[in-house]
Amino acid sequence: MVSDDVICAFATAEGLAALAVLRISGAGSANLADKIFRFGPIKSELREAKADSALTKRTVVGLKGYQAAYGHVVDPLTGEIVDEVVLTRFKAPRSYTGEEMVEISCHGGAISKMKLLTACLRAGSRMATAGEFSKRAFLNGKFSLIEAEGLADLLNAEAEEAQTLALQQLSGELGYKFKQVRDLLLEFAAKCEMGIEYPEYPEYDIEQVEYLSRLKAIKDLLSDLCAGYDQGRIIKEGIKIALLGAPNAGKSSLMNALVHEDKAIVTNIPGTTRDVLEAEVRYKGLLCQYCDTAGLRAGADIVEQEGIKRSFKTALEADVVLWLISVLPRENSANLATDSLIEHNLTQAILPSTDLLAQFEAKGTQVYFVVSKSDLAEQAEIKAKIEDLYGEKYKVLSCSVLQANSLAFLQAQIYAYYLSLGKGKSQAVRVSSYRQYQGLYNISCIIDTLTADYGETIPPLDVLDQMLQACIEEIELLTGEKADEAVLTTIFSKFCVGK
Ligand SMILES: Nc1nc2c(c(=O)[nH]1)N(C=O)[C@@H](CNc1ccc(C(=O)N[C@@H](CCC(=O)O)C(=O)O)cc1)CN2
Ligand SMILES: Nc1nc2c(ncn2[C@@H]2O[C@H](COP(=O)(O)OP(=O)(O)OP(=O)(O)O)[C@@H](O)[C@H]2O)c(=O)[nH]1
Ligand SMILES: [Mg+2]
Repeated sequence: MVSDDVICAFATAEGLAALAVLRISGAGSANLADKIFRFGPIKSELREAKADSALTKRTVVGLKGYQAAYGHVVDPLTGEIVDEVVLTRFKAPRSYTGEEMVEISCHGGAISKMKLLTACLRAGSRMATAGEFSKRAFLNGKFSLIEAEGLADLLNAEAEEAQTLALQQLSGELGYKFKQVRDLLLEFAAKCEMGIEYPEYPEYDIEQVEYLSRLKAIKDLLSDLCAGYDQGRIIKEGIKIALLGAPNAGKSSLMNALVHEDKAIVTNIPGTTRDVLEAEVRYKGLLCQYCDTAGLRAGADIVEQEGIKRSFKTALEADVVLWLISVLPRENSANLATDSLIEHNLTQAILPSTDLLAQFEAKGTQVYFVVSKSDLAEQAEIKAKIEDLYGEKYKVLSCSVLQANSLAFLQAQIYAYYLSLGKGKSQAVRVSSYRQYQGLYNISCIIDTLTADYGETIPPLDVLDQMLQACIEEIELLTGEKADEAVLTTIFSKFCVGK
């Protein structure tokens, strides 16, 4: 709901700073400011005598848009001088929110800030809720929902890449692509409706070639936008990497080593880890979220079985799976010769089933086989065997927690994978939220249903029109042209108070 009351909040952060900026927005902001703002320096007895009439006549309402003034804030209830400030006037619709606005920058101390806010509230304003300024800006058509999401990301960005992506989104590049999709749909729908309206005029018929090329143009744009989703999401949220493998394969040790933290318990007893443990590290700005999981094996007790269930669940939610394989330490199988030790391990090794690998592939999860503990002599041979088994299709890496360069190599592989996600795709524009992705996906599904039902032949025009209208509705929900209150609330609540 747009409420037209006057709202206020500090746009600057908590804590001590040189200055703090209070924002006031809504019709009547300037009148409200006039209740608390006195132009010019504090009048001394002497100067009061020869009252500066030019100063006393000035009002905030009388200021031009973007004009600033020096003065003091006086509490309307107590008459106390609150602070020495600079005030800026914005005239509707030329302001951030599109409403009449006033900004007051005061000294950054906690008491100054508190007193200024109090004065403002006493003059009749109310505190803004989180994101309320931006929500008003959106409702006044200052930016689309796509840009609003970009703005939220901009404020929350912790990595440089994330900030760059958000700024692009804010500048409207992504919004423009969405608009292109909408325009193509609208044009198509208009054409289709002409055909329905004037069936007797052959010039309004849609020909098959045109039908197919219009459909293709829309689908191409959609897939182009969706293709960038993974990288966009990863830049924002980080890349999720699951460590899987048999008990004792070295998963917990590897995670600890990669995140430089003694996070997970490591012992030589198989079945040490039972819960999924997460730890993060930044590599070249990319947030890597490692998930250590319970070792996979049959015949485990109930607790371990539950842990194993979670291992699979985690793997299926990950972007990258590191599947660890290692030869058991010699002390556990001291009676076996090296050759048979490897054979033994290979038959015992817990390897992903074909079905599981297919699921990873369908989800676009990148799987790496990692022969762990490569400092131990036996591992080179098992690496060769794993390469025989999987090397055609999957990368087989090796690592040892005792060898820093092998860990760096592993981390670099993950980073290279992340970079490869954006290759060959329109670099500038990327869908970055699940909401956007899902909306575009819904549109693709609607179009796919149509081609599934009618193949390459033109469907009855009313069916086509219905389908196009459904797509248009989806895209307008995305851009916010059809604002959905629940969606607005979720998006703007990600903002802080004062934004
Ligand atoms: N003091 C101050 N600095 C700030 C902001 C602010 O609100 N206040 N911003 C807050 O995010 C950012 C800048 N964003 C802004 C966006 C639009 C308008 C604005 O007045 N728009 C008018 C006029 C545009 C024009 O001249 O072309 C408009 O849209 O009509 C101002 C700031 C960062 N710096
Ligand atoms: N030599 C050597 N030993 C390692 C290496 N990584 C792990 N280990 C040892 O292997 C044993 C098992 O390591 P963990 O990290 O607990 O193995 P895990 O895969 O987490 O095992 P579970 O939690 O039981 O599934 C420990 O004794 C580690 O010290 C390595 O790179 N080199
Ligand atoms: Mg473990």
